[in-house]
Amino acid sequence: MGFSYMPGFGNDFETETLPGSLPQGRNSPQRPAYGLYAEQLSGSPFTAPRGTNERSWLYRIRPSVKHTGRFKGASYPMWKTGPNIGDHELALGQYRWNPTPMPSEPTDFISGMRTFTTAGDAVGQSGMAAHIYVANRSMTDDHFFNADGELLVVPQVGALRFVTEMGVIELRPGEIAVLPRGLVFKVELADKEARGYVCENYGAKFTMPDRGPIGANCLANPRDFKTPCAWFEEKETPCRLIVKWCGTFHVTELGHSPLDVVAWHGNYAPYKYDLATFSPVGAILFDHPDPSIFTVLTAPSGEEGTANVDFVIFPPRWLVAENTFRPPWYHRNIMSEFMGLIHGQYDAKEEGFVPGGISLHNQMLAHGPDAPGFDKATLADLKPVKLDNTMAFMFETRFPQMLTRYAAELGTLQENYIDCWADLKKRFNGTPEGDWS
Ligand SMILES: O=C(O)Cc1cc(O)ccc1O
Ligand SMILES: [Fe+2]
Repeated sequence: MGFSYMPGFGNDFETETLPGSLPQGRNSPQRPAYGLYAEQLSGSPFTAPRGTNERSWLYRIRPSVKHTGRFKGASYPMWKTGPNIGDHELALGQYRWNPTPMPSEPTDFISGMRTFTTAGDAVGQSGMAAHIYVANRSMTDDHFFNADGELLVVPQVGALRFVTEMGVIELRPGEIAVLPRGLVFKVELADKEARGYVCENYGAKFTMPDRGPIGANCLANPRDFKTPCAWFEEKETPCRLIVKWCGTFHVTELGHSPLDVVAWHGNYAPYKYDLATFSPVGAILFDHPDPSIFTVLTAPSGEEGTANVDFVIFPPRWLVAENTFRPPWYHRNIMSEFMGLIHGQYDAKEEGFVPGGISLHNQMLAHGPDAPGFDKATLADLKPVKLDNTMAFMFETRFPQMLTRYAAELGTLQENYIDCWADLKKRFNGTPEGDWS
């Protein structure tokens, strides 16, 4: 079954599954149609300025407060939250991991969440965590919401179905989804197993970056963001709701499905985006621009130009720059860079950085192309070249990223990663020509 979506970023959407189920001209009628309960879901303080004020009105079979059980503690020990004191190793070093193995035991999207880094402080509502999820089971009667932040999901293996209280998002590798803080959902697998990356953003919501002199088009275009139309189920059997709250997990029981929103309107909603619709803009004569030109979404920190976290992609594109070292330059960055590869090869590291893998170049730690990449780029015939069949991405945050003990001790950690720079030769020989042999 195909699900429907509404185009646009941050629009004031409205959607109903039954004719007349969405009140018109008011939010809270005395007796909503179909005997529904009206409920507001606030994503910003009531008084936030108009540009960042986000809320939706949900018309549902039962209000969310009706759960039969009290909250009890639940345990998801692999999902960590910043500041992850006492668990992390010093995150000093350039790190790279091979793909996280698929689990053999039954694992759903929530129990399959493995935290690699945390940055900042969830309670202070700044910073982020970077996770890998691995899963081989759909959630059926379990549902989840995260009070600690929104979740940006980047599938790498396997299609997923996010059945949320505001509608259904089908997601495959090459697309991303954003699930707002507090949204109730469950995840079904469309394939046997699934793996991907998650950025848990503790701070202000992701938004589209300003384009500045680029103008009104290109990069991500608002119409390519898709928000699901309302969808509900009337399931009167026991269900559970799992909650992540200040880094702790809780569970309560319900006698019915919480996915019972018959109609909704508002601008606080989940969405998906197909990375293939990103129109890259780059250097068309010389030099390698900063990767900020490939920002799909940015979560501001309150300090202008300094993101809590940027979501940046490295999509297929033409390289045309003349007399230019075309791959990324060597650099040291105040922001910290968590990178993943969805498919293909990344031009700065053709070997070793594999789909499903991770690299971590933390605040101020030097990195750049490996020795073979440097040699290839310095000797290349600089005709126009299409970088094709590739999709890497970066979660780039203003905060240092602390490794979890899990990530530090994982067997997939490449012990020899820094050796990829060992063969960078001294080219300086006192002559203006240098030694490029
Ligand atoms: O380190 C990386 O590979 C990511 C990156 C890419 C780029 O083109 C410029 C800077 C940068 O950090
Ligand atoms: Fe970098």
